[in-house]
Amino acid sequence: MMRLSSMLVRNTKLCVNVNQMQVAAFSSKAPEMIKVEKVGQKQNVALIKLNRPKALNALCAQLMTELADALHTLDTDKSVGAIVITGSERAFAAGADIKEMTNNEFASTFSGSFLSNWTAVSDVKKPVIAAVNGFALGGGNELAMMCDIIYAGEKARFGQPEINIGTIPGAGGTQRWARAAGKSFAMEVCLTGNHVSAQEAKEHGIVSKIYPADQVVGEAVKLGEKIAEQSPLIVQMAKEAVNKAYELTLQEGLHFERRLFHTTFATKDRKVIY
Ligand SMILES: C=C(C)C(=O)SCCNC(=O)CCNC(=O)[C@H](O)C(C)(C)COP(=O)(O)OP(=O)(O)OC[C@H]1O[C@@H](n2cnc3c(N)ncnc32)[C@H](O)[C@@H]1OP(=O)(O)O
Repeated sequence: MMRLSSMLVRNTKLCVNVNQMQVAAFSSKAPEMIKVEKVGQKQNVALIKLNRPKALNALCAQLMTELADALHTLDTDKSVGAIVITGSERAFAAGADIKEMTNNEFASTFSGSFLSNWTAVSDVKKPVIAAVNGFALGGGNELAMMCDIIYAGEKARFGQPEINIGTIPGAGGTQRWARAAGKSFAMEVCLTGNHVSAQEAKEHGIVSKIYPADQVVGEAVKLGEKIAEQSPLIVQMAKEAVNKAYELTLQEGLHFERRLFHTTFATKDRKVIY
């Protein structure tokens, strides 16, 4: 099936109508809805700031295309050891762009595989840390959960409010909540649309640490710096091994881990002596 991203025409700012679905096509060279910079003492952490403040960083096609392009570029940039994604203090992201979805119909959504291009975020091989302040709702919450680690500000609000607009999570919400927080809490989140506080999200394993709002990004960058000090090859293996815990049976996962562990002995990185 043709992916949404492959339908995008690069280096143009035209909006085109494909199978009744509004698809925006934008330049990958000059992002307008995200800001990307290299930060940290060694400039080895990439900081991506979602930057669509008037719409609370709603994840429209342009923003997601720019984000996917940036992640792809950073994933192959050897000077970058970790990536931090953040929003503003008011909103990490308030979800997929509801206005853009207004005229979507079943046929175009289904045949165009709406939202399938969002997997670009979880395809990144380097560690990705979400630094979440404010609203992380719907697709915004799903975007955070696609990242490897979530640091949250004290007033962060997570949730899947899709039920309030007559739909369900479409970018992993039902699956990732259930795997992280268990069936009961996942059901509550997805069936009510209730917001979840940072503290609750931490209790349920979604968030690893909570900081005052103005410290979250700095702490996430420090974490990125610490990871970036490690061997990139071994970090990639460790990330892949942990992610397999979501895909495989315990026996398969243990076998996969053991084999990757054996593989580390074939690397120069393993020969570091302390
Ligand atoms: C993957 C899927 C299917 C999805 O993600 S579906 C979308 C799931 N997300 C949601 O349902 C959240 C929708 N947003 C809200 O509930 C409220 O905006 C919040 C987040 C609670 C914030 O409320 P408030 O602080 O009162 O701010 P509010 O005035 O509503 O929003 C500010 C602006 O952002 C816009 N906005 C907020 N969320 C948006 C979204 N998901 N899509 C498009 N625009 C959005 C909103 O329309 C408003 O724009 P304008 O001033 O032009 O009217």
